[in-house]
Amino acid sequence: MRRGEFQIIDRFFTHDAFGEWRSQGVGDDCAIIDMPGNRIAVTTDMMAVGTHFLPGARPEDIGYKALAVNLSDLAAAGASPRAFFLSIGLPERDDEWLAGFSRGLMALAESSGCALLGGDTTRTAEVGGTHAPVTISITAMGSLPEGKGLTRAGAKPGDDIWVSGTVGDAYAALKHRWGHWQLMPDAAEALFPRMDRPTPRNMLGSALLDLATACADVSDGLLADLGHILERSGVSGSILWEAVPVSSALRALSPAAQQEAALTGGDDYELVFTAPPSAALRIEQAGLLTKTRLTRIGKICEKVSGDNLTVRSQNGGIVTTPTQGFDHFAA
Ligand SMILES: Nc1ncnc2c1ncn2[C@@H]1O[C@H](COP(=O)(O)OP(=O)(O)O)[C@@H](O)[C@H]1O
Ligand SMILES: Cc1ncc(C[n+]2csc(CCOP(=O)(O)OP(=O)(O)O)c2C)c(N)n1
Ligand SMILES: [Mg+2]
Repeated sequence: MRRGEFQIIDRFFTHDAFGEWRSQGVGDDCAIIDMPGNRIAVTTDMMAVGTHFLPGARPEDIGYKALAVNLSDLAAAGASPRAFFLSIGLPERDDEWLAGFSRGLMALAESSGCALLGGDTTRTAEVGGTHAPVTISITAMGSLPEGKGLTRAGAKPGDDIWVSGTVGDAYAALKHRWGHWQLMPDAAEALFPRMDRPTPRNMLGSALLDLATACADVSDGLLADLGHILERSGVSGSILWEAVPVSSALRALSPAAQQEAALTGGDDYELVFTAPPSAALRIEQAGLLTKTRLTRIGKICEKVSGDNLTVRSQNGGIVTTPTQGFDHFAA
């Protein structure tokens, strides 16, 4: 029987083959993959307990969300999830934690047809009496049809701005857990899964391949990620605050808190995208087909100097927020 590091890999990170991309199995220096299809999209995201997950988070949720945020990046490219690599640094061996992590991870892997084809498992050292927290890096790969793929560039003046689902829920849940905001028990219960188990919008992303001109997933916040689209597309844009879809649980908060959460909170893993008005009907159909709420929230215009994104209110005013969104190294 293998011991130590390799026992962890055998027990928690080796699974029967599934999905369309197959390798020779975990155990060699490289995964060698025979891939049908023409293009691949690749993304990587690193996550640490304390930064991306509360220290008391359930290992099942950590495993699920670690993969979900990567699948969300693939969704933003319109790519279908196929394979991923998992690198994990652990301060100590805790089989109960690992079993929960692996269950949550593999539940989403299997339901999305995204196979774990390799990775790396290390112990994080203790330096000066402190251990680095559990740190996870996932690299995910997806397939795209020949010549296709969504990017943040491509938004054109006259395009509509759309967003999927509702935004701000995960942030409100986090603020409640931090004790900064007080949600009613029912509202809190409704919002926790939005923070712990976000739904990557891969079916929607694929359906948008022939419809959207630019797309991003909302990880840092609606304004920040829409801002990336505007910057990479060389355009400006404006959105109407009252059009931004927020859940009924969020509506119980003050208008300022709703704005902070929905516009700048992040952790939503919804898609924000642009498309010409001529595509609107087909986009609505894509929403129905993929059972995803889609809302038109604004318009793209020619690039203006100064702030390139304006949030207007029905009363004619301009909505301002303290930040545009989450920034790991905000001053
Ligand atoms: N350390 C790095 N080395 C190379 N590229 C990076 C690094 N960090 C971020 N990037 C790239 O910078 C861009 C912006 O990163 P990020 O905002 O994290 O994207 P996302 O929200 O899709 O994860 C992405 O294209 C990402 O691949
Ligand atoms: C303990 C804890 N603090 C803060 C957050 C909120 N949060 C952490 S990272 C992040 C933004 C997205 O993470 P990032 O690493 O920037 O992902 P990327 O944009 O690269 O996909 C948010 C909103 C959280 N989920 N948990
Ligand atoms: Mg990133």
